[in-house]
Amino acid sequence: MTKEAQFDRIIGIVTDSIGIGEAPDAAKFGDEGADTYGHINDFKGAGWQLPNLMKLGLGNIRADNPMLSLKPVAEPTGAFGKMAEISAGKDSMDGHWEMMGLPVLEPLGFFPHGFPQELLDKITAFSGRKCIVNKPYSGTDVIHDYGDEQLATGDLIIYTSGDSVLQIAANLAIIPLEELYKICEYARSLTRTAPYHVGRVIARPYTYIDKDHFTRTSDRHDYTLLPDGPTDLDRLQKAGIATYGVGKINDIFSGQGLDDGVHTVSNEDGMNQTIAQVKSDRRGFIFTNLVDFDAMYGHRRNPEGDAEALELFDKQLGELLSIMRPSDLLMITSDHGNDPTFKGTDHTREYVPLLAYSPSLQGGANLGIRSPFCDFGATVLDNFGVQQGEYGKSFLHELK
Ligand SMILES: O=P(O)(O)O[C@H]1O[C@H](CO)[C@@H](O)[C@H]1O
Ligand SMILES: [Mn+2]
Ligand SMILES: [Mn+2]
Repeated sequence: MTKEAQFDRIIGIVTDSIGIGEAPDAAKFGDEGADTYGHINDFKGAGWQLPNLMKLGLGNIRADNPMLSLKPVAEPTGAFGKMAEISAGKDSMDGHWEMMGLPVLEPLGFFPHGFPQELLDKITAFSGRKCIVNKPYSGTDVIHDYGDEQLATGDLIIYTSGDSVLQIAANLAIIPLEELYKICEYARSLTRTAPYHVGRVIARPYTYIDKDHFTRTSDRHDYTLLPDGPTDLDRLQKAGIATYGVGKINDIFSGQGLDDGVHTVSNEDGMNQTIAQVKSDRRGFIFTNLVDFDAMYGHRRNPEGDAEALELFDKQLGELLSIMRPSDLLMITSDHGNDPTFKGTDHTREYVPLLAYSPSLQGGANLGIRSPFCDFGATVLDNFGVQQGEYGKSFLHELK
């Protein structure tokens, strides 16, 4: 370390998929008009409030194009702004890696018509199981439509989406979790490089009664690529700053650059785990991903569910704010949009919100529009006096 850290601890929270309006390049993705926060607010109507987020300055981010009732406040206690992504894709890996200084500039492999038969044949030879479906699908619809067939045949349900993902859904009574993980690891080993270069292989276990009664379990596992260069997590780790991942963070970075962490079963659990860390003596960087917004509501196009999840997050945020010390900095952002009122079931290319708060700051700094997302990680590095990589500009000195 080259200087004394301004904050002992930085807590970074990613509200997975909660965007704040179409990004400048939304048209390239067919996502003009997407607005996760704004449209959830429209759906809930004029009385809807998220008191703790609003106090920090959530509404102030959109002072130029105010949301229905998530309005700017006169004296926000946090710094506020929004960020635009430069990565070629709009998936979680793109968003998180870019936040940590490594934009994914080469588009990853994308299979809108399904994966080549050759790949499926290898998976079948390895697993002894036939592969069915093999096209873009909603992960709950695919179980509804093919769960009975899997129950009868033991075939593997393979599907993809608008992202660079190969997902394998498995009824746990037919394909035990260990077997599913092994098959996914094998699929991962086949798809790291061209011609596949798939961003993520995702194990999707579920329990099944019938096509209208099934539950996807929290044993979901994401197998990403190894970051192809150092991320800010590696830079922190190398400098001796502790790094801790909560929720999906460890999966997203394949564990690289993370000292330690914890898997979670829900957003609520993720916030409780974060709060427990903040109550402890831990120092360094705590990095939390809250995935329910995305997996349970955004892709399901369920604005009511998303709204309730935001209300719960806001409530738990209140608890977190109340226990933070003057030497803590909290930064809240998202990795991409997933407007639950938009067409289709995919992520949406949006700005992501940026809020920063510490009890030792006066608040009210307008951080404006930041791009790329790398400014987030650059700020963490700057705080701990760690030299940054090629991308990103710290906003540490803009906090007041
Ligand atoms: O529809 P489900 O299975 O939730 O899958 C979604 O989750 C993936 C990862 O976010 C996305 O690419 C999309 O396919
Ligand atoms: Mn995501
Ligand atoms: Mn998603």
